[in-house]
Amino acid sequence: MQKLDDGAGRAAIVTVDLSPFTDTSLRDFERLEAGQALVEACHNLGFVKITGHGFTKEELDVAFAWTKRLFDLSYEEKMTAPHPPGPMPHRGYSGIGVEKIYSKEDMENPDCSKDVGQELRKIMDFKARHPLESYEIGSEQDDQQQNIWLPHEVLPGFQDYMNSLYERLAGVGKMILAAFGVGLGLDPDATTALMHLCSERHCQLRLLHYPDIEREKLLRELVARLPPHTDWSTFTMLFQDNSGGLELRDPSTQQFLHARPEEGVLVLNIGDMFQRFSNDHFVSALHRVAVPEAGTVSESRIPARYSIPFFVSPAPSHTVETLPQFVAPGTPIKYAPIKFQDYNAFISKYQYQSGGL
Ligand SMILES: O=C(O)CCC(=O)C(=O)O
Ligand SMILES: [Fe+2]
Repeated sequence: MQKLDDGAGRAAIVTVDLSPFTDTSLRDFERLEAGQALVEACHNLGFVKITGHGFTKEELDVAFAWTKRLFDLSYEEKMTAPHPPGPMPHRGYSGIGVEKIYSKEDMENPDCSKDVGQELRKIMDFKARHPLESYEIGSEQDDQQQNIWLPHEVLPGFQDYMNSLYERLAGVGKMILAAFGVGLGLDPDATTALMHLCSERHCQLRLLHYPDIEREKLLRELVARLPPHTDWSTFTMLFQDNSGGLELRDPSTQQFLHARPEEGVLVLNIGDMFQRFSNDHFVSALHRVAVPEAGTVSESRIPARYSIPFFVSPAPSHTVETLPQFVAPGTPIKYAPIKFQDYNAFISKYQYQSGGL
C-alpha cells in the first residue's frame, strides 16, 4: 500500500495492490494484508485505486481502442443500437444532445426535490443536453434485460469482444468482493451474504465518451462533464484514459480529490448497496467528472475523454440487508432491508440527473 499526494496538499487517494488475490504463488498473510488495506482505504474515503487486478496494460489498450472505435462511428451507425426510452432495459447507445452547462450551484447542490413530474422533466432535459455519450452492456445471461447490439456489419467483432470484457470484469468484481471479505475477517455465513452483492449476471458495463470541449465553452462557465452523484450498485470499478477529471469527495473534509490517471490503475468507488450492507462502514462515494478551470487551459480545445466503468451489483431480486457484524449498541442499524430492484425503481427516476447505473 502506498500513499499518493494529489499535488495540492490535499489528502491522498490510497493505492492497494491486490495481486495476492490474482497471483496464486502468494500466501494467506499477504492476502490478509492486502484485504485489510482495501477495507481500511474504503472505510476512510469510500474509494481507492487498485493495482494487481489482473488486467495488463495491453489488455486495457485494447478495451479503450474498441471503445474509441465505437464512438468514432457516425451517429446514424451508433443509433442502430439505440437505448430505448425509459430506464429499462438499460442497454445500448445513448447519444449526445445539445450541451447542458452546469453552473457551480448545480455542482454543489444537486437538486433532488420531491416533485416527481418536475424531476422527470428535468431528467429528460438532462438526457437531451448532457455532453457525453454512452453504451450500456449487461451479461448475455441476464434474465431481466437483454443486450442491444449494433448489427454485426456495423462494427464486426464488437459484440464478442464486449462480452469477453464483461466476463473478465465480472470475475475481477468477484475477486475484489472476496478481498473485502478477507479484509473484514468475515465468517463463512457472512462471506456468503457478502458475495451476494455481486451477481455475475446482473452487473453492468458502461462505455463513456466525453467529447472534446472548446475553450470558449469553458469560459462560458461549463464546470462539469458529469455532475456529482453516487452509484447505487455495490461498488464501481473504473478504468479511465489519461485525460483526467474524475474527482471523488473525501467525506471527512468534503473536498473533492482528483483521481489522477495512472497507467493500469483501476479506481474503485463504494456504491449505495455496500453502504447499506455495511451500515455506513463504507460510505457511497460522491463523485463527478470535472473540467479544468478555463484560466488554466491554453489550448483552444480540451481533449475528449473516455472511461469504462463497471458496476458490480446484486441480482435485482436480492434483498440487501445490513450485516449484523456492522451493528452494535453505539452503531444502531440505519437501513431497512431492500430489494435491489425496488431500490433501482425508486432511484431510477433520477437516473439521468444522477448519472448512476
Ligand atoms: O467517467 C467517469 O470517470 C465517471 C463515470 C461515472 O461516474 C458513472 O458512469 O457513474
Ligand atoms: Fe458514477
